[in-house]
Amino acid sequence: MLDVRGLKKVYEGRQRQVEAVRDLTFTIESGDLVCLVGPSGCGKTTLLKCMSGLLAPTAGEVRLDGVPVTGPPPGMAVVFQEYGRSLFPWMNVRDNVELPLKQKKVAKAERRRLVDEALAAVGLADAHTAYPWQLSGGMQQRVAIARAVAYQPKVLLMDEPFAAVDAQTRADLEDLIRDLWRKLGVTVLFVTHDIDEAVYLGQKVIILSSSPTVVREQLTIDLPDERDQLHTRALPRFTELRGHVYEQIQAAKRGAGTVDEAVCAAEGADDKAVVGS
Ligand SMILES: Nc1ncnc2c1ncn2[C@@H]1O[C@H](COP(=O)(O)OP(=O)(O)OP(=O)(O)O)[C@@H](O)[C@H]1O
Repeated sequence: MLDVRGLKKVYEGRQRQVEAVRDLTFTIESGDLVCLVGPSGCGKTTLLKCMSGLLAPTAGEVRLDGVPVTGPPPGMAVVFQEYGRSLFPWMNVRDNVELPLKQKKVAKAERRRLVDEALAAVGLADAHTAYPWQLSGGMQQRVAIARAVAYQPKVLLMDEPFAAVDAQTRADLEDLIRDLWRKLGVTVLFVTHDIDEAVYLGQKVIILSSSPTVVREQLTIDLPDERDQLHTRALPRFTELRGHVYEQIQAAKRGAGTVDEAVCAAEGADDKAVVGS
């Protein structure tokens, strides 16, 4: 459904060039919940901006249902890390959530239903008339999630959406995302620097190398579909998976190659493509 092919992004400054993303290729199937992790500064945000059509890649392309993404595509919603800047402070919660639906020209009665449902789903049924600045950080992020959900996207991209909320709220929001994903059947790409969060949330984890970035490994998370904070995180398999991701990220930081790369190098093969299991 979402295809990233040979994506490269070089930021051109007056003084210097930064090659943020070198060569990224991967596919996200319809209905997948995929987490993306990588060392700090490896280009996760850059990748997401390219995928959502907010930034033009230097080379390569992103396709959504076979159609090249050249601007923000209809059917895609993005939740950013900085909830403080993603809500309009002069609009109350209801109006913030409703705005994209007006732009989508959804009829008034249907808008009302979608906003009510989305706010109830994120536990904010009582906060319709509050303004963002009257809410806690976790509540503001819930509003941003409600706005994305009410839009009924086919694809939801999330860029470290819980980085600025406390641990307890974060755990609640993680469960909320899995709940919404299961109920709505939406395709989710979730960027995080938190390894535990990636393993807990994802059906698949894509591990990126250090900048300039390539895909280091695509790991299937073979944990049961029913997950909860207490039991899933206590499973021996959870510990194994998180240990594996941790090792991969440490190796990425050191700039070490994968086992596959070592085999390629030994065989004299092209050392550019790096894909794991
Ligand atoms: N607008 C810009 N102009 C120039 N360089 C940029 C710009 N935005 C990002 N970069 C550089 O591109 C690289 C990747 O940045 P990006 O923010 O995409 O990484 P990230 O993985 O999201 O980082 P973090 O994990 O710290 O949030 C970094 O070296 C960064 O300095």
